[in-house]
Amino acid sequence: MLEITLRHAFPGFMLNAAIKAPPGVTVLFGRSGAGKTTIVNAVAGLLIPDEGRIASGDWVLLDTGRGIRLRPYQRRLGYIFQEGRLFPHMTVRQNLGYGAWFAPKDAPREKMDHVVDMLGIGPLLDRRPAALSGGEKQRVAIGRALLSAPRLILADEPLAALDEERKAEILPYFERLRDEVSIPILYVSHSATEVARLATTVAVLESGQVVRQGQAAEVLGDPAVLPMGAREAGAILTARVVAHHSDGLTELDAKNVPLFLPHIDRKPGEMVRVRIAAHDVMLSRNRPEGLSALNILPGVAQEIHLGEGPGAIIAIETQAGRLLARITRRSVQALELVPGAQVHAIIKTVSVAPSAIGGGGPEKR
Ligand SMILES: Nc1ncnc2c1ncn2[C@@H]1O[C@H](COP(=O)(O)OP(=O)(O)OP(=O)(O)O)[C@@H](O)[C@H]1O
Repeated sequence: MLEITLRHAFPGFMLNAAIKAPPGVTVLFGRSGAGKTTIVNAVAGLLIPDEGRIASGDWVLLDTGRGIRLRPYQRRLGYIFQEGRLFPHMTVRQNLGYGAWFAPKDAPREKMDHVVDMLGIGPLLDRRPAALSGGEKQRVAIGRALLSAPRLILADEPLAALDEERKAEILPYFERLRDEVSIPILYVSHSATEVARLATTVAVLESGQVVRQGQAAEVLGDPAVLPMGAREAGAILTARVVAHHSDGLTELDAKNVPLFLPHIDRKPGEMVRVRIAAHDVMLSRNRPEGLSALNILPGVAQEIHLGEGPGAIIAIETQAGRLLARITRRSVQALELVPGAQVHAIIKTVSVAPSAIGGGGPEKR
């Protein structure tokens, strides 16, 4: 477990954060100016904080109290930046080899063949970066980071420069990285989809402080946090693919609750994570009859978070997992919703976008 404790003052800004990053992807999530890059820079060794300790067991990168400050090149980190930052004059193969060049000779390392295979970059090995798409460059950058035998991977908004199509192309590779490689990954993001798809752990930052951290499903399902604001709120369900039906629907099993979604490209038996946006969930006190929606989940209302505007976010505990619903305050009153109230959550099948569905993630471990 990587443990990070930092205190650092800039004029008008104070970072005072403690983050625990277990194996998997730990997403640093927060608005612009919350302090994410400052934390990444401190971990990378590009910023020496006023006070701090960054360590994983007996591997200590920084301990200001003991005067330990490893230099950036001593830290054994793999970086994946927004833009791939590949060397333009080198082929893909040479770029990949460059990562391995700096790895200590005795370090346990990923095999080139395995990395090339995992990232699907075999056909690109003899090309130079100018002949790669943005998504391909990013896959090579992931490979180069992995082949440097890092003890930690830092990914600072690695998808931010890509369009939606390219993001969708790269996300599965980050999922594989999370699920197949045992290196902790510290991942900075603004995007709700990325957090929902990738995060094992989420640390939410606000004005230099960690206001909430924990397992992704817990943090994203907490209506008191809503780091993206109420409009972007959504919870994560984990489910197994059961079958693809001839009418274009895929049937999932979420803890013995059937869920129907538009066709998803995963094999029966595979685990998936599904982000259910709060605005796609309606609530009813009685079990609705004669409704076209296929997904009707009985549950119990938990926290009720009233916004400043007309909206409210309700957390509902269902057998399939925790859901969030965004409804009006007026509906909260009309339904007489209070914590403990029995409700039915209605998820409109077609509204779940393919980008909201990702590989199984940490539950598979
Ligand atoms: N070198 C510096 N000198 C003074 N202030 C700084 C410096 N670097 C960052 N800051 C301030 O610290 C705060 C946190 O910045 P930081 O870049 O960590 O935020 P962020 O969460 O990464 O934002 P973004 O998502 O926009 O990249 C901001 O108010 C920023 O202006």
